[in-house]
Amino acid sequence: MTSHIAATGTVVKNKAIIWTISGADCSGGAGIAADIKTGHNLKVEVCHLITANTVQNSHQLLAINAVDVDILAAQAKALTLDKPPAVIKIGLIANQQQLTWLVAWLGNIKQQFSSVIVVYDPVLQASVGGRLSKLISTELQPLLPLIDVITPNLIEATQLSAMVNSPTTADVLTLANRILSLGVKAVIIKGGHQQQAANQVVDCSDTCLQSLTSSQRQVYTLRADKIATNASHGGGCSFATALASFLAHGYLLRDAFTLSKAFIHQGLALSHETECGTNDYRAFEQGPWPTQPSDFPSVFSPLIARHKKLPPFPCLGLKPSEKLGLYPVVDSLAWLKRLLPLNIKIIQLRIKDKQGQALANTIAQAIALARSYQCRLFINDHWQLAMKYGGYGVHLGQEDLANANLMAIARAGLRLGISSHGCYELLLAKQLQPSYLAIGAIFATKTKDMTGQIQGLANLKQLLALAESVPVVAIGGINTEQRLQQVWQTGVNSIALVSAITKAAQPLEVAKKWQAQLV
Ligand SMILES: Cc1ncc(COP(=O)(O)OP(=O)(O)O)c(N)n1
Ligand SMILES: Cc1nc(C(=O)O)sc1CCOP(=O)(O)O
Ligand SMILES: [Mg+2]
Repeated sequence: MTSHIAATGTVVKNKAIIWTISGADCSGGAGIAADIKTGHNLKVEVCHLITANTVQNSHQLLAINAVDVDILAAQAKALTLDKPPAVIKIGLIANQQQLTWLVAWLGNIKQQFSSVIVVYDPVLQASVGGRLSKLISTELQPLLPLIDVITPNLIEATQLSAMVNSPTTADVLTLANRILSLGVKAVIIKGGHQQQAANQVVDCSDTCLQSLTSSQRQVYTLRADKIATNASHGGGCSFATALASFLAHGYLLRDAFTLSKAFIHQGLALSHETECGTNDYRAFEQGPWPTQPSDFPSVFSPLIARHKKLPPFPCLGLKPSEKLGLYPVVDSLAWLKRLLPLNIKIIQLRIKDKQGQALANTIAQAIALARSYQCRLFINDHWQLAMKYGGYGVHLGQEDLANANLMAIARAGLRLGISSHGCYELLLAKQLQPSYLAIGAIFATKTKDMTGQIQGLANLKQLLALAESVPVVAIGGINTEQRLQQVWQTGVNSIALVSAITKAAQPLEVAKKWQAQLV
């Protein structure tokens, strides 16, 4: 969402704009119809350039009818300055002329609007049967370096990867790596086409491989139970358009991927509920912005796989509906000595500038001091020292998790708080059953570089719903009373503050006053 100042002086929010360049399906299930419905439900404005006027029903594809490339060029020209896209979603490319135009035009548009993101759903085959495009996968090669995210299903991924290597069976990650070597920045391989026998639960995993630098690639794998339904026509188009919509709203790829999978799960579950007993292939059911935890996938990662037997971390010992309130995050014993007498319920020692014996001594003293005040002290990062000195809890970030012995922390009876920045990280952290989940950064902050990870209040509310019964701590840029109130009203359990206290002219007065407001 972008904004501009209107003549009246008020800030006007503009809806994010996506373009879809795809075919029309007269049966209303797939293509442009799916794209418009999805974009509308996910609160973006959709401009559509139709590549083909297909004739199809729920049983077969009868004709393609490619649109003249001059019409596409004229539409693109008319819209470029009038409604510039945040994201362009490409679906059906009907023939070689369209492909040639698209390659040249995308090259120009990417120069003109450097932030534009291109999502490509490589529909070559119609789900009702028959070829939708005259193109064969090798002809797509010049297009691929212009694509930010490509969203093939397993069959399409195998066809695309055959450009790099012989089409032998390969695991999903090998396919994804081959596709990235064709020049796209990220690939999401959808696993939903696996066959399902009656009454059998089939795991539907989608894998995203993103190229971060020339030598670094990041994998995200999301799992859900496959839902058996006939109402899936246009599900692939809807997934790619959902991804385009969430990217247009500014979500990171991992979060846009997670939200899109939830959107598809929700739609399939909706149609399942309204299944009318016929075997007809029907349009994918479009739901609203996904918010229900049951629609969200589970995260699969090596970390999660290593921790299948991890017990839940101990809870925080709160009475029903009791809240922790103010959560100061400080970097010295001196700060603990000043703040602990205020009767706060939780505090964190976050030391970044000490090591060796000095660090160990400080942590040992901090643990003893907090215990004498019966305050819940979380030690940031240094989990071995927290365990050694019998601490109450440990706070770890997502990067810290990889190097921590979570089983040892749990067995030692320490509580665990985990940072999260967006729904992917929140779902991952939640699967580890921590004592609390931190969500940040709510606002921009000077205390730590959180570029690209600012959540805002609306996203905080969504994430809070996903946390379900796990207590949530909000952190980041909460440095005015107005922000404190806005965050508190979302229903979080606690608010963590660094600079609002440590950089205040009168820190104890601020801590007392703000603590009194968080009840
Ligand atoms: C309550 C709370 N939330 C988040 C953080 C950040 O932890 P992490 O991501 O590990 O970053 P560092 O604090 O180690 O820089 C936190 N400390 N506390
Ligand atoms: C340490 C830290 N972690 C964050 C996260 O989002 O994980 S934001 C943050 C800085 C919080 O400092 P302040 O209250 O001064 O903005
Ligand atoms: Mg850390």
